[in-house]
Amino acid sequence: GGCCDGGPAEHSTPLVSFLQRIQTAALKTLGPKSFDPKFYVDLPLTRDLEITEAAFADLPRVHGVIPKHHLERFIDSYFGDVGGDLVYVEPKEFVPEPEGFLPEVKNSKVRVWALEIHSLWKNLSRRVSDDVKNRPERHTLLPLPEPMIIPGSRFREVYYWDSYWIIRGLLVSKMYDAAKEIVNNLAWLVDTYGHVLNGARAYYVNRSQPPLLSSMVMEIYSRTGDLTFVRKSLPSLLKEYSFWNTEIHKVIIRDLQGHEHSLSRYFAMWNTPRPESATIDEKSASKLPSASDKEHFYRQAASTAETGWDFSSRWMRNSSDITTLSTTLIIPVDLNAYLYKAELDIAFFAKEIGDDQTSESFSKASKARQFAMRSIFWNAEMNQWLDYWLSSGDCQGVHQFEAKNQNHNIFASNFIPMWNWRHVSGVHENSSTVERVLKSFQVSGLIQPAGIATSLLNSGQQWDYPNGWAPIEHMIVEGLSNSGSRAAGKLAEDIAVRWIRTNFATYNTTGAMHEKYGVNGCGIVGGGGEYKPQTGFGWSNGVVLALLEEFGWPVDREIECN
Ligand SMILES: OC[C@H]1O[C@H](O[C@H]2O[C@H](CO)[C@@H](O)[C@H](O)[C@H]2O)[C@H](O)[C@@H](O)[C@@H]1O
Repeated sequence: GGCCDGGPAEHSTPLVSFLQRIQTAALKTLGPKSFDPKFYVDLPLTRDLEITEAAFADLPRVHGVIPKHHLERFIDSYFGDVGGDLVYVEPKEFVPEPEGFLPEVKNSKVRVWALEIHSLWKNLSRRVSDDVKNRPERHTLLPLPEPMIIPGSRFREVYYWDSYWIIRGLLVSKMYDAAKEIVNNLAWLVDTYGHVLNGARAYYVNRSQPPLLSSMVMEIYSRTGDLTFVRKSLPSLLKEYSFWNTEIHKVIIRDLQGHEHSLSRYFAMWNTPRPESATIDEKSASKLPSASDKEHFYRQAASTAETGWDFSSRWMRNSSDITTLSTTLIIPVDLNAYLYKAELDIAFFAKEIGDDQTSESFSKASKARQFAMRSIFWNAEMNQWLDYWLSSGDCQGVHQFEAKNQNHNIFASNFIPMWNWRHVSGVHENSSTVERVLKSFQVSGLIQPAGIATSLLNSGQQWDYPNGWAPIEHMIVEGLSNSGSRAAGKLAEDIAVRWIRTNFATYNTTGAMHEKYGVNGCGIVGGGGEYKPQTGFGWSNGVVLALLEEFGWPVDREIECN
């Protein structure tokens, strides 16, 4: 409980609610073994909702359970194929070997593999079908205007933060239009809903994901110099910025010197089960005594999905009890590092297009956020930035900082502010801070044989030890490598090499790129969490290409695990 239970909640759509009822019924019929609840909320209708609902109501039930063949026949006759509302589209700029592709990758095995990863953009390229545009009420898929690249497998639609690393890879592949199209789709979501959704589905309207839209625009601009694209994207960036810095997302904390700081948190506009995982959330909530406890848990589950780190001991009071998720009480280091970068990016873009007033106000905001992060997150004994937990019961008004409310557990997110060194290196951080953070990172325990672990605790959740995730590897490696410290640069390359090797090894044994890896050894894929590990995979492909571009691969460097 606590006063954070309140807050806005979006309404579900009639289609999502109905598909959720089918999901519940299907679990009863099929049982939990290899059951994926998301499948049901992705089903596209082939007839009107009322007709389909009537047919569903008419299905026979034995002790409340629909017999398997009746359920299967119903799904076959009233729905299209899952994923059928996204149609394959040939990416128009794709060529098997782009001119000037990864010139520093000299080792032939690695080069062949990199070209295979490059060719995976073809598998992951989609546009929404005409039926989605003509009859949006029959689809949970949203009618995005332009082609897109999806993560893969059960993630059939565009995801917000995945798109940043997909774009990084597309830029290596010289597919500039494909990268811009993704941003245009996300900007369309901002214009339509006021924020970038977690993913392009009606059931993701209630939340966003780590805000990296300005970073996408920045990468594209720095490669293409396309100022028209920047000018067109800026209004969406400004609108998104206000989503993250007002109302429920904004928290004021007074530090020990009496300065008041404004920081941001994740907070989903939802207090019922996540539709794509409703059967799972309902089961978790079943042991909770009251309706308000359940509502509280549902809001925390959706808010955690908004963090991108779903799920992790990072958000839990008790790492073995998912109902202790407390995400809306946590002021996260990484979210604020992304927003700090967004402020710098927007200040830069505004200046480029001659809007000095906006530029100045955002550069002021970035300084304020930097001061806030130093005051609230920085821990001078640990030499890391720590998440700050609001003490429960005082969710309104100004919070008084207390040192004991920093979370002292070690997570990879404690080092995400290093990513910004790339953009402000030498300006805001002095070299002694760099050296101290570097030391603390080196002894953190996070650096493992095959990359950076998400945390030190094996909770069974997917955003914990021993899993390593491409986005985290990439941001930390980029931060280290641009810190100006030689030692940090060497460490960055060392981590990149281990990560690339494990991606290569598992690609050879499984024939696929994976959404996450087990970094406790070379050649291990990731596990844990609430769904079957997925392949494809957008951000992993993007990060391998980006790291190969940055570090190259000499002829005589082994690619095999050693
Ligand atoms: O269906 C469960 C959850 O799946 C998504 O989260 C995971 O996959 C995303 C796509 O690769 C990724 O962005 C996220 O970091 C992963 O944890 C989805 O984003 C969640 O909202 C959803 O509940």
